[in-house]
Amino acid sequence: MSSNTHHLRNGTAKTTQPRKAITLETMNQHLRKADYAVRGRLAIRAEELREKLKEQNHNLPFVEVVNANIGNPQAMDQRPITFFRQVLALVQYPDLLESEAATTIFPADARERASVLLREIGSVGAYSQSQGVPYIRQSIADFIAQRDGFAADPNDIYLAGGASSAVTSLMTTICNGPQTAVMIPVPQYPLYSASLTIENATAVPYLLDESTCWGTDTAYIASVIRQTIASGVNLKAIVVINPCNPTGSCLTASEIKDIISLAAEHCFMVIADEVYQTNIYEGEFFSFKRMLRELQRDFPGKYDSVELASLHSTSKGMVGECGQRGGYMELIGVDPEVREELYKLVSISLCPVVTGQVLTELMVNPPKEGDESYPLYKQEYDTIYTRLRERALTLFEAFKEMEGVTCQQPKGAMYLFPTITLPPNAIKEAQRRNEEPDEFYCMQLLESTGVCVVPGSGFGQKDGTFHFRTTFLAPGKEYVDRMLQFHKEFLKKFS
Ligand SMILES: Cc1ncc(COP(=O)(O)O)c(C=O)c1O
Repeated sequence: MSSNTHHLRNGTAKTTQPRKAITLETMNQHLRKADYAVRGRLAIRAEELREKLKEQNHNLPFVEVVNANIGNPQAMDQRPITFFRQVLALVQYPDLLESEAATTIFPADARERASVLLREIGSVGAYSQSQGVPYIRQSIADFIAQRDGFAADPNDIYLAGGASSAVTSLMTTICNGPQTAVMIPVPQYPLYSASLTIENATAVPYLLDESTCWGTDTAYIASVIRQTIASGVNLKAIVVINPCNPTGSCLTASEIKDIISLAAEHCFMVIADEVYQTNIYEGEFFSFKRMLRELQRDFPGKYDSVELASLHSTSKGMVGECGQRGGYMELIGVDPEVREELYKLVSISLCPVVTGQVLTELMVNPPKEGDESYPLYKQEYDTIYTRLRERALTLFEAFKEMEGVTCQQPKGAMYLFPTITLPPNAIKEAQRRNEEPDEFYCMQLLESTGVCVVPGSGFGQKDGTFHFRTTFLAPGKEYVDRMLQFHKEFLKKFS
């Protein structure tokens, strides 16, 4: 940071505070108000502790920091899927395709895929169409049609630099000041509350029901809708995260159809965040698109006007390529003039990262049975899936042993969201420190064990209840044992 130096008449120089055009007071106040707990105070402290561990005499009671605060699989021990990286390597460096080495290093189907993609894209160093490469949009439409059993249109697909970027584009398009209301689940992934705050729109919470494995209660949601409309704001959309971050729950087909019916009745858009659609450990994933098409088929005319945005990403599932920023949004039933405006918005940033688009193509069109790369792909995919499932259960079993902790059976996504009953003395101590009680618990956990989780208050929770969210991506059980030991000591100290 440079400072202003004023030269006085006597030749000496006086340094004053630097003058800044943009200050905390003059900057966008909506951005200042936005919260994003996943990378909040705890995550910052975790980074400080990681730095401290590098010191020889660090005096910390642990030897590693475990980032269980963020669903970032390759920051743990998850390796990328080989076929995906082979194709990415070839599209990044097409000269390799011509080299003799390529035939020994890369299987024929990886070379073939890279050639097809390069033919369709040109260079990954060139801007693509703003909505995404047409060939890749067609691949995504084929995938959706196969998944749902209903046709999909490549013109409805918008590739994006991760689902986050699709969500922010959507919110910018939907929101028209504080009168715009969007219903968001509580608990929720804070991308939604943060982007609504930045847009100066109104987030209307609807509580998920912990007693039914964090399900949606249709009668209750209908009552929130009625109250919202009666309050005079314009209810424009509902966000549904399925499988859910942070709760790990999955919606049933009938829960999804009920939500779509409410959207049809009261005329608001459904934003279906389905980035965890392959992270299903119990039961089945039902897409909103499929449920909508079934309703349209079974009740002709009644659901024709429903507006749906559904999101998918290369960051989650067994792909776990968070850093590559791939994903897409499918828009159904949206007014063509609004779509033109949305198109203008995405074209202002030119196009999503083209290698992220390539990865999205690979995610939706992986090697098939009979292809040279299929056996390795299948083995890698299944290993990641089985490991995630085992880790989820290990953590779940550990939470069952912890006094005052209850946790719903993990069904999907990458997280557990247990309730913690905190002793009154711990709550008093948190209040004395001006911290939320669950934030206090999580900070003590981090300082004692190096395990970084996110307090439930960062996602929203029913008043008077306390939770924390942890991923189950970290390897081993040693960190789980540290959590168990900490919990016992914490209860003893504050009981
Ligand atoms: C529910 C949910 N939606 C969207 C995202 C953002 O994903 P992406 O990396 O695709 O932007 C996340 C990331 O954790 C998430 O949990």
